[in-house]
Amino acid sequence: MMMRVPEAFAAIMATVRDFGTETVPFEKATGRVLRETIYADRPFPPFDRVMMDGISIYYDSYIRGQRVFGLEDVQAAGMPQMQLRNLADCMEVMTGAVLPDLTDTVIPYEHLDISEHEGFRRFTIVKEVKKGQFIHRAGSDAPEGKPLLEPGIRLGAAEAGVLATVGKTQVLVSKLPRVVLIATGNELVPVENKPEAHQLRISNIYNLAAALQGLGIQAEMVHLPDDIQHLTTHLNKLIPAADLLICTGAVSAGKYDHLPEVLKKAGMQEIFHTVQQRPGKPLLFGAFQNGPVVFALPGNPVSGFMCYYRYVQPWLKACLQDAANKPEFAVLEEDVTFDKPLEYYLPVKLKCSPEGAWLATPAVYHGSGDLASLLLADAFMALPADQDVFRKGSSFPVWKFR
Ligand SMILES: Nc1nc2c(c(=O)[nH]1)N[C@H]1C(S)=C(S)[C@@H](COP(=O)(O)OP(=O)(O)OC[C@H]3O[C@@H](n4cnc5c(N)ncnc54)[C@H](O)[C@@H]3O)O[C@H]1N2
Ligand code: MOO
Ligand SMILES: [Mg+2]
Repeated sequence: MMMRVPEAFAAIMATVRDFGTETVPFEKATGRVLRETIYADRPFPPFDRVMMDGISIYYDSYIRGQRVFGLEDVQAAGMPQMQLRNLADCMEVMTGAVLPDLTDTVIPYEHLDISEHEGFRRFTIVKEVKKGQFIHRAGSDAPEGKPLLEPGIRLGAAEAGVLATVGKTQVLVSKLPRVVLIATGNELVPVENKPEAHQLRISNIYNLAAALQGLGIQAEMVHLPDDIQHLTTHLNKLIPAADLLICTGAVSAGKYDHLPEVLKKAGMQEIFHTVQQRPGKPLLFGAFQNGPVVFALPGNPVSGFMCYYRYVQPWLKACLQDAANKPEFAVLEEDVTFDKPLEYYLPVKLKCSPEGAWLATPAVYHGSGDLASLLLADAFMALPADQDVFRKGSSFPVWKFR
């Protein structure tokens, strides 16, 4: 059944499922989707923290006119809090130290003249001082118990530091699905082979495997010939061991495009076959009862790649409960005409304008067989089916692949 893009997408999203959760060591959690709330276990920072190397004083002494301070002791980072005994003295303090008790103002070395008097160091203030300066107050960034990370966040570098600082050594994340990538085609040879004149190296499943790695997924990769018997035998083995099957090729009108028939015979319920779009029109989508969901992507390399970013990745992100799962928008930089009643996925190069908007220039592109054109593009821009002329300056959704 031929579908329009919005209905095809809705039908895909209706099959979203939860693969569950698992607990992993936080160092291994980068790139995974968080499934619990992470709270501040202590105030951020946990104590009044000295922000500059220098001295700390009791401000009232300064306001009464005192400018020269004798040294009482040194408070370094890692030392329990000390106390100033004589309010007319100062403590030498280091960045990261606890602010000594009975001091309330920090003066960096750069604002001091340092001299020696009878074997004792003395500090003379040479710059105006404000009460409370250079103190990072306890709890000023976050109070104890504040939720810092919410479920649905994909854990990155910034999150790794926060997990470490709150002592969250084990984190609950979305479990990853078992994904099998299947390349079909008698013309395909392994990448390490030298192809004959009529052959080519398998490429589609490698760009898809790399894209899946961006979600933390390591897919199993298989190459099958265009032969009903082989396809049937292998698929029957792969289906029970997968949550998601992504096939490429053999879904169009060719004599050797056996995949739709083989998948249906194996028990897949077809949800749709063909979408009103270019590229990617022959896309087949289905599901096995109590078994994997199947995206059978068209074989032309740009078609499969585009369908991955337009359909497969949003489906996977929704399954993983990734909160960041919406296309962005960009402004078209040139007039584009496309007069077929199909949604057109235009490969575009993106750049950011000085005003901070994404600008999209159509990439040089020779059609959906032009694998190398992807090197010149950053995203697919979706130009709707019910329009023929797309004007420079108009904004459309973009599915980014960089
Ligand atoms: N009579 C019609 N012919 C075609 C139609 C149509 O509607 N009517 N649709 C065209 C469109 S659109 C596409 S896209 C392709 C889709 O074809 P298939 O999904 O059946 O894919 P194949 O026939 O197996 O291969 C197409 C093309 O892609 C190359 N390919 C396939 N897999 C790989 C791979 N893993 N790595 C590299 N290259 C791959 C393959 O060699 C072919 O050149 O059909 C049109 N035809
Ligand atoms: O999906 Mo096909 O790529 O329109 O060429
Ligand atoms: Mg074909």
